[in-house]
Amino acid sequence: MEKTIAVLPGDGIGKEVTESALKVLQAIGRRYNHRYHVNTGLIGGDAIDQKGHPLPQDTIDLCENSDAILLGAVGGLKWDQNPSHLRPEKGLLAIRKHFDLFANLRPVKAIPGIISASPLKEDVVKSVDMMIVRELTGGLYFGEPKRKTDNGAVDTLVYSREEIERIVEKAFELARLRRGKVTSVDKANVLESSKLWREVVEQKKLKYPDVELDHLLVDAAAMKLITNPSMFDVVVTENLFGDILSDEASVITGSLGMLPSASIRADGFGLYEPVHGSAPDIAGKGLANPAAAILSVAMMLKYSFGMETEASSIEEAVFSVYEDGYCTSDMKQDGYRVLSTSEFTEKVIEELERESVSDHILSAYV
Ligand SMILES: NC(=O)c1ccc[n+]([C@@H]2O[C@H](COP(=O)([O-])OP(=O)(O)OC[C@H]3O[C@@H](n4cnc5c(N)ncnc54)[C@H](O)[C@@H]3O)[C@@H](O)[C@H]2O)c1
Ligand SMILES: CC(C)[C@H](C(=O)O)[C@@H](O)C(=O)O
Ligand SMILES: [Mg+2]
Repeated sequence: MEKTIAVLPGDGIGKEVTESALKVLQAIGRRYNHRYHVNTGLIGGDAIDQKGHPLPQDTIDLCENSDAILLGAVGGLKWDQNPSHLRPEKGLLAIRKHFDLFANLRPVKAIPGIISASPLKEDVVKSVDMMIVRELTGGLYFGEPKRKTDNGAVDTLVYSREEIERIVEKAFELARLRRGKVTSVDKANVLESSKLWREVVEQKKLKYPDVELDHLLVDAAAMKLITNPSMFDVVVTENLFGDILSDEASVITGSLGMLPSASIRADGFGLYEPVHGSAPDIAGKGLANPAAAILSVAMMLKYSFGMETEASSIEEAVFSVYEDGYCTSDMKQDGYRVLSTSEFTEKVIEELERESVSDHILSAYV
């Protein structure tokens, strides 16, 4: 199969982890005889510096002409004092909105080979396997009015019924393919938008009698994520709650550097990126954990290209590296050897090549 991918490395460790992700993508291409054509574009701080805009038109064109988008991360101290429209993060919000990428899937799984990296007890985290479904193109991020003056500031939390319906439907559909449970997270004891959210969830539930549903207020959900994370299967929530809860949930794995994500449009077109940011504190030092970016490639193969076997190969290869006793410094544990970003990536590729050799041996016998 041939696919064209728009690659937007962005800023800070975004560049480093994207390089890793692309090496793994090419290794998968070699193993399964696919051709992945990669076209690189600017987004975020670099785009502001070089083109005067966080999401230049030629980057949009590049993405329009691709089968999927792979993104690193944006942001950095250099641009933190810029006016709102010239902030790197604006580029990220704009690309999500432009492509109508309303469904943000953020899987959180305990990593069997390195459970001890979590600061939580092994018994609490060992069977965690949840999918956070975050609404990505509405809510406080985009609502108008939005402005700041010297004496005050306003952000607007607005949702239409339709916007809620489509994300909730996505969550119920995903639950059917998983363990059949949806937890909807809101703040319906205070917010009008959450009252509508809960009403829509209850209405949608009628279409999915086979799916179990519960509701949690976001403050309690934040607590349960740490005390009883294995109670969750699919978690569906609005934009800002999903942003916060997913960083919190990364603690279950041991590091924010472990969480991949997919941001998907109704027709399946998607943007894939790690949940983490540009990490200015470790950028340029070879310390970044590339697992989230590599696993984002796996999500791209699965959700945009239907390449489930290839996606599983990547996931297995990453997990095997931990089982073999290697990790990056964010996951540092007694008994594990700490590798740099590029060394870790090479180990993942070695695993993929090893799996490939055993496939050949196996097929010689079948
Ligand atoms: N999707 C994105 O592009 C995205 C997401 C979050 C934050 N940001 C931006 O990134 C910049 C930094 O934000 P922040 O520091 O709050 O969040 P961050 O996610 O960049 O980093 C938070 C902490 O996690 C660590 N970390 C993150 N990813 C890691 C990885 N792969 N390996 C090892 N450690 C990792 C960092 O070193 C840091 O200590 C800001 O400009 C912010 O707006 C961008
Ligand atoms: C950088 C920022 C705009 C972004 C968000 O809040 O959505 C990030 O935190 C994320 O989780 O992707
Ligand atoms: Mg975030």
